[in-house]
This record gives sequence, C-alpha cells and structure tokens, in this order.
Amino acid sequence: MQANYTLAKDPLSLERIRSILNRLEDTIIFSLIERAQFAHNPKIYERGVFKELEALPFYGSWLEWFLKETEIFHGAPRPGSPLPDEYPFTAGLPDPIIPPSEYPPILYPNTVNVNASILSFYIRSIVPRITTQASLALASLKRSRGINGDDELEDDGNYGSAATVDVEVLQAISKRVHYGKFVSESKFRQDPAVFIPHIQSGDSERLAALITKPDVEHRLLIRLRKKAMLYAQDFASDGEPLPNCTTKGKIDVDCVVDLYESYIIPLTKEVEVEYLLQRLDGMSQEEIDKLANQKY
Ligand SMILES: C=C(O[C@@H]1C=C(C(=O)O)C=C[C@H]1O)C(=O)O
Repeated sequence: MQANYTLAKDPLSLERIRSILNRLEDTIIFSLIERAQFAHNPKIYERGVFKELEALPFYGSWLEWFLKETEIFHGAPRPGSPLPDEYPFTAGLPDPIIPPSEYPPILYPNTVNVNASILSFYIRSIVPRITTQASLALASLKRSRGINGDDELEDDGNYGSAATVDVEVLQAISKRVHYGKFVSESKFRQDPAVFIPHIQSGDSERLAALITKPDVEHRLLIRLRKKAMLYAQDFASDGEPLPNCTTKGKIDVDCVVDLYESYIIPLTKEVEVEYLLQRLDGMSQEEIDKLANQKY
C-alpha cells in the first residue's frame, strides 16, 4: 500500500491525518461487508487443523499462512523499515526481492507494532459476530438437509475466500491503528514541552490524557454508524432501497461501531502513547532541552 504522505505539503497536519483515518473507515466497513458474505469457518483460525500446511512445513493457522505468504509477496516492511504506515503480522520475514523505496523520515525511530492484539481481537470478537447472519442461514440450510454436526454448521468451505478478505480487513485495521504514530508526532510537534516531562517520567496515564480528544471520538462514532447503515443497505431489483424492517442489511452495524469503540480507538491511543514513550530514546539531555524550547 503506497504511502500517501510522501507527496503531501504538510504530512503531519492533524487535519490531513484525520482525513486519512476517515477514508480508512470506508475501507474497513466495505472489507467487513465482504467478509460477512461467508460463514464463520472457525477452523481457518485454529492451528494444527490443516495437516497439508505442516508438510510445507508451516505450523500456524490457515489465516496465519495466508498472512505470511501475502506479506512475503508484498515485500512487507520489517521492524525499522522506512515505510511507517504498514506493519507486518508475520515475524521473521525474508528480505523483500525489491529493496523498499526510500521515504522521508517523518516518524521518530520506534518499535511499536500492535498487530498481535489486532489479530487476536479480530478473530475472537469480530469475525464470529459479523458472520452470524451467514452462519445462521447456512445452519438452517444444512439442518434442512439432515446435516447436524455442530462443527460443520458454521463452515461453508470458503476457506481461501474468507482468509483473503480477512487479510484485507486486518491490513486496513493495522494501517488505521498504526497511523496513531503520525497523530502522536503531530501532537508532539505542536508543543513538545507539554509532553517531554511525562515521557521522561514514563507517565502513560498523563500522556493518554494529553492525546485523548473525546469530541473527535464522539463525532467519529456518529459518522461511522451513519456510514455503516448506508453502506449496508440492501436494494430491490428496481434499485429502490429495501426498508430495514424487511432486511437486516449486509452487515451488523452495531458490530462495526463496537469494533471502533471497544478495539480500534483504544488501540490507536495505545499506539500514540507507546510511540511517545519512545520519542526521546537515544537523545541527550541537551538535545531534549533544545527540543523543549522548539516550535516546529
Ligand atoms: C486519532 C486521534 O487521537 C485519539 C484517537 C482517536 C481515534 O482513534 O479515533 C480520536 C481522537 C483521540 O482521542 C485524534 O486526535 O485524531
């Protein structure tokens, strides 16, 4: 995913960064709508289920294998890579065939990567909920044909399609959450002296309070619900929108809002704080004092 900050006049404008976060809402909602077409297919998230993978050899889940192969093919950056808006889910990736392009060093060097948390909440809390409608329809169809094995009722066999969409959703959520580093750098540069004492004392709570903007979050959740309701709307063959009383729409709107409220926003703020806690690493006290008096 080409970094879209390299050509920007002011890549750290908070307004510009927030517009990118706003646009990523659309990508995430539409990717979730695509995933909701398939049943839960829980076996693709369990390790040791697909013995064919162990012959490769690979000992992760079906989805972890899709993530690994996709990230190798895309030449995903590795820790310390100059491409600061994409982060790998897979550890120990080989060097990309084509060396990564050089990007202007906008972020301070850091090791923050929360993709393990993203993968965990996505598998445990998001996939089961957004695929409920498809899974229930499948279960009803299977029962009508006398198939009752519980582990099969949520399995439509679309393991490749489901995992392909899962990778798209995970990459979009990862980009959105890790854009918190750009937000954090932008806020830090607005007034370094406000942040520096709390970074030096390791006061995560105080830093979290400084970066939290409740009004921005409140407006985001209202906007997100309206977008999800609109994008999920079903239409009749003549193009007339089907009223919500006759159809549930393409996705569970409450689940989309909960994804942001309970997972994406808190994790973005965690990235902002963790990035700030590394913002002075390697600096001398003299450099920090100079920074405290600097206005970008
Ligand atoms: C991303 C920002 O920082 C925080 C995180 C937000 C989010 O994840 O949507 C929104 C506002 C802030 O609490 C911001 O200020 O825009």
